Amino acid sequence: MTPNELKSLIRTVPDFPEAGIQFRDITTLIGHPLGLAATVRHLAERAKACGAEAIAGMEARGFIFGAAVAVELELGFIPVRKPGKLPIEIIGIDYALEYGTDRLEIDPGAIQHGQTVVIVDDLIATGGTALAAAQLLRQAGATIDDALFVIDLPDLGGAQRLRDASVEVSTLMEFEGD
Ligand SMILES: O=P(O)(O)OC[C@H]1O[C@H](OP(=O)(O)OP(=O)(O)O)[C@H](O)[C@@H]1O
Ligand SMILES: Nc1ncnc2[nH]cnc12
Repeated sequence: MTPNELKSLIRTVPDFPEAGIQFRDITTLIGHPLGLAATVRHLAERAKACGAEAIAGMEARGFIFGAAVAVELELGFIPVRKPGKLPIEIIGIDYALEYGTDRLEIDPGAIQHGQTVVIVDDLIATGGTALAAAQLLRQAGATIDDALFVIDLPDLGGAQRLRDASVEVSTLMEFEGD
């Protein structure tokens, strides 16, 4: 399936989780028999071209795509977690979302110094989540040059924020007007 065909599998839910947000829901994409596999293949091709030595994905939706890309390329997966989940000494960072604030944490021991880690998530909106993940992974010694997303909401400026932080962004589809 092409990225355009995959785009038609995304469900848009107006006013979720709050008024004014057009929620771009991946449930319908990953529920389609070919949707998840085709999406993962597209992302894996790009991750390979980026020279990925490991894949990092953000909890929760980034785990679905990131872990599958890691399997496809036979690479390790680094979970970037929401707070209070990891049982060891962590490093963490607070960040702002399109709606609200949150925190990400990682096990710094999961990264080898200088390792090329490619970030994978379902969607980039303001870029707050991906930027926080990039900062955290870099703090742990990773080389972060690329981040891959299924969906870009270009009007929210996230991809540009990442590029300003020297992270190249690649996405399979865009939804404009959000
Ligand atoms: O570019 P941003 O403005 O940071 O927004 C994008 C992030 O928001 C969503 O995750 P969410 O925090 O809603 O968590 P979830 O994956 O657990 O649903 C999405 O999966 C991205 O990680
Ligand atoms: N508009 C949106 N749709 C789905 N997930 C999101 N995460 C942040 N903004 C979002």
